[in-house]
Amino acid sequence: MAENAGSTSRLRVITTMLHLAWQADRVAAVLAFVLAGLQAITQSFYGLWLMFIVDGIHSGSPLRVVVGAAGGVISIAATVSVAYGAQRAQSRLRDHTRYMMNGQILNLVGAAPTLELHESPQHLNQLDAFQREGHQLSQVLPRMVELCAVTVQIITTAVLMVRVSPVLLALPLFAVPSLLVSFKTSRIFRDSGRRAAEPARLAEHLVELTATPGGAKEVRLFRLQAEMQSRFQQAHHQIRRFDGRAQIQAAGWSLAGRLVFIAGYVGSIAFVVRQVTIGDATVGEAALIAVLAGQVLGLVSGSSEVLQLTIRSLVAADRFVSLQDVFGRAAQRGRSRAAEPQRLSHGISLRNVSYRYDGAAQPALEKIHLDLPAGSTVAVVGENGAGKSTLVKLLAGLYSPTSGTITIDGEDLASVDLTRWQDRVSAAFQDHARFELLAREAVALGDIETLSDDTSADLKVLDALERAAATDVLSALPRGLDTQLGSGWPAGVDLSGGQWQKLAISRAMMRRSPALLLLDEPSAALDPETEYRLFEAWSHVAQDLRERVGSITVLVSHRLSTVRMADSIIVLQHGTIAEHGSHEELIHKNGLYAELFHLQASGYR
Ligand SMILES: Nc1ncnc2c1ncn2[C@@H]1O[C@H](COP(=O)(O)OP(=O)(O)OP(=O)(O)O)[C@@H](O)[C@H]1O
Repeated sequence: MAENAGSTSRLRVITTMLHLAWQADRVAAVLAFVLAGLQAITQSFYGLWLMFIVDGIHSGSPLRVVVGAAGGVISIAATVSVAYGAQRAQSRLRDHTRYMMNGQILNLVGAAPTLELHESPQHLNQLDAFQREGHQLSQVLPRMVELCAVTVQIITTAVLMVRVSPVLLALPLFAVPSLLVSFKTSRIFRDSGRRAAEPARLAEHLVELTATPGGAKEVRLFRLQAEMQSRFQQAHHQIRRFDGRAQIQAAGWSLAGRLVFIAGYVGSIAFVVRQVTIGDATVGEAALIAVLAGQVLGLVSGSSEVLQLTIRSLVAADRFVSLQDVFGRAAQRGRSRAAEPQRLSHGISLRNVSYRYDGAAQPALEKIHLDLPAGSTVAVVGENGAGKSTLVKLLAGLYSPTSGTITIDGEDLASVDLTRWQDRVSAAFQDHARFELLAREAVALGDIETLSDDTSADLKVLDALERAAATDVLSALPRGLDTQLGSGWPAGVDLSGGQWQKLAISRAMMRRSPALLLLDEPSAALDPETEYRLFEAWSHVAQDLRERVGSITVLVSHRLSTVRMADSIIVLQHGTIAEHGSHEELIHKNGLYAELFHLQASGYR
């Protein structure tokens, strides 16, 4: 079920990011690295030109002075112009790769055929951290470019230092502890980020509850403002505590690393001064070393900083690559297997099917043994939490059974191409999506190909509205099918809960030949009369579908007056089938269904 979104090898993360940069914008990728490298080289040459000038003055050679001055001017001019180009290339590369990464995640998350990853707290945290670390992620490539520039500068500086004395090469060794500390501190920040992911998600959820219309109603009515505020503060306090602790630990380690370098720096300056006094180095070389040693100091603090930031951004990139892996594997699971049957001849069978949610103590469904014959209409009833929606999602291939098998005309659903099976399923859910698009689009999404067909789209949408007994929604829309839905958009209109639900049912009616139609309490917000009209309208089409493709309709409803129209009724209780039969059979049996039916009937008297 839940797979581990663990860490990937750093080398793979780096190569993935470089590949992504190449795909996103080749020109900017090449320019960013080349220009940053050039900038590093031109900067390192400042000391060399100074050496020419000082030695020229000291030895009375105007030519050396002129060469030094000209070189210095050219170096500065080149640094400034190259820096501008490098910055532009980096920001273009950053934007393009960021869009590409978001697009890839959207694609992968949407392509996973089951919902298990979406509901696993571990992966929710990973997805959430991916969103929150947007800034870090956008910095991955600029950091890598910067690191590359720092490396070039270190090499150039080392070459110039060797020119004076190889002993000076020991100076960068004193920087090693500083660099090692970078790895340690990045680990500290990564761990703290992981610990903070859950309270951060809670804090965002609380803000969303208070700010969105759905939650805001209850927050006001039940006077929950103070409670929300206090829980938000607690979550934030926790995040700050994790972060504060990480900052203090990281600062301690960094300070220790820098003290070691400062000792080496003081030592090398003393060494060069001694070389000049004994005549083993020129005054110009002393000036060169003074500049280079200063640069090394900047380079070391800079490079450890850059390394830390690079590692931090690579942690975000690691999450991206792990998510890519996990969702990619999930998407793959649904593909390249047996094709789903085009026409149902026998139907769907469940054998010993159990399903337990990740981390749940009890299974939501246990040992379900059931046959849904082709062409039948099956109603599922039962108290809240009995397992009705879980059964519906198993049939749609949105969950895979924890044990047992589901077969479609004898073919195990586990070996059927899930995405293609889902192409043959249509569904309307109680917790349906509210697509804030044009009304036409909100319905046509039920059969996405309709949207690309300008000539027949409206006819198909109107037909779906008709079959969903939802044409009255259209008459309430000021621009008909061209009305923008959602009051948050210019000229957008909001709909009532029942009207949104009717559009969701219309969406489910867009597919003309579904093998399986799932209606999971789609009419909970509708009045009984509308619900009755909906099923009456559907039963006309069902007859035709039954003959053409052997479609099965599964209806979950608490309204037993509607349910009685089904060919058979399944009564679920605590995740098992308590009763199964036609309305008449179940009434005759005088069990749980009969009791519920009489109870509801007396309520309407
Ligand atoms: N995502 C989930 N994670 C963990 N447990 C879940 C999840 N969804 C449902 N459950 C649990 O599984 C059991 C069955 O839930 P299900 O939604 O299938 O019931 P239902 O019969 O459709 O209920 P209702 O009539 O309230 O819609 C319940 O005990 C519920 O708490």
